[in-house]
Amino acid sequence: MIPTLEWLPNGVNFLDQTKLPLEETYVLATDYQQVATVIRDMIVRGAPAIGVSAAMGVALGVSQSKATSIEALNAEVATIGDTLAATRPTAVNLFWAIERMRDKYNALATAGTPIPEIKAALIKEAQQMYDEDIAACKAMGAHGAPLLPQEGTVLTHCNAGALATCGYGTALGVIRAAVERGHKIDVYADETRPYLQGARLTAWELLHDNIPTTVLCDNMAGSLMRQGKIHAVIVGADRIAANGDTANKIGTYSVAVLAKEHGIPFYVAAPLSTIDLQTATGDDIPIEQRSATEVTHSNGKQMTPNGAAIQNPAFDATPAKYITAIITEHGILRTPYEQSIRDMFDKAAAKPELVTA
Ligand SMILES: CSC[C@@H](O)[C@@H](O)C(=O)COP(=O)(O)O
Repeated sequence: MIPTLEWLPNGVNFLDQTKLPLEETYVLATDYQQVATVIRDMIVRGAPAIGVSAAMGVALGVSQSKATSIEALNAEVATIGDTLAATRPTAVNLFWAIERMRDKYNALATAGTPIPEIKAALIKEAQQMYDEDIAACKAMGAHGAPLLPQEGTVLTHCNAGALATCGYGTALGVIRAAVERGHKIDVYADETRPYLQGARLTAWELLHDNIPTTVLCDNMAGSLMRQGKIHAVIVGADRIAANGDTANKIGTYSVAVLAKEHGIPFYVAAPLSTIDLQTATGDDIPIEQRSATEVTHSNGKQMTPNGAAIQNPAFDATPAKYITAIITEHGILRTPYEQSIRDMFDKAAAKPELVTA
């Protein structure tokens, strides 16, 4: 399996996704500030991977603390969490993971646990989140595979694969699971301007697994749909609002509208940690604005005239009405999403075990 990130005795090791597909190199973050930089600079990216990276950042920061009193450690934990939370605003998994680590810390600190034991427990918690993430991806695959065509072409946007998670992937995990179950699937990967997650990352990891992949420019999907060449669409998510509206990489909304116009099913695959019950609708999801140079420059070369105004929102929100189903690790959500989401959280609380095959 592709090693997206890994806890090591001397830090957290990240596959440098800014260098793929041409170079497979690693960046070792040896303190929590470096983990924050790795997330902000998109050396690691993708909602679930960002979440687990932040959890490991908290574990690393606490484990390196020189604090000798719980009061001093409390203050450090707050700073560590705030630093990691300030990296990227849209993927809710980041905030979910930091909160889970803070909750764990607070429970141990309140119970009077000695500091060395707190440190060990936080490292264990982050490693457990890593394992849970892979298990959730596998379970999404098991639930979602039957939705994909037995034979056909599936379009995906951005990278919601092993590289965006701790392994296996959400949307690409469903594709992997379908292929493992004998489906004959060709993948169309939108290039995903401006950061090219589709062209660089999705194509790289699917070809790594021998899954046939064709890279499309972002403006080709409509024409291919009209010709009947796309049979399903599956994407990941950065944050799903309580009503099912879904923020994902910029361009996802256009693909969803096109899919509906052409009668093609449009699926979202995401773990429950991506669903934000505190956010009512897609309009309430904060959308990250990234640097203009991602748009103006390609491989260091300027592509636009000086003076041209630039927009670079990294995500858009797709209204729930365009989404055929949301695939989670606990099962499939369908409209009306507000209700099915609430029911799924109840079901997960009552029966947390995941399907494994
Ligand atoms: C399983 S990852 C789902 C999403 O995080 C993914 O589709 C996406 O939009 C990633 O954006 P990125 O800006 O590369 O972090």
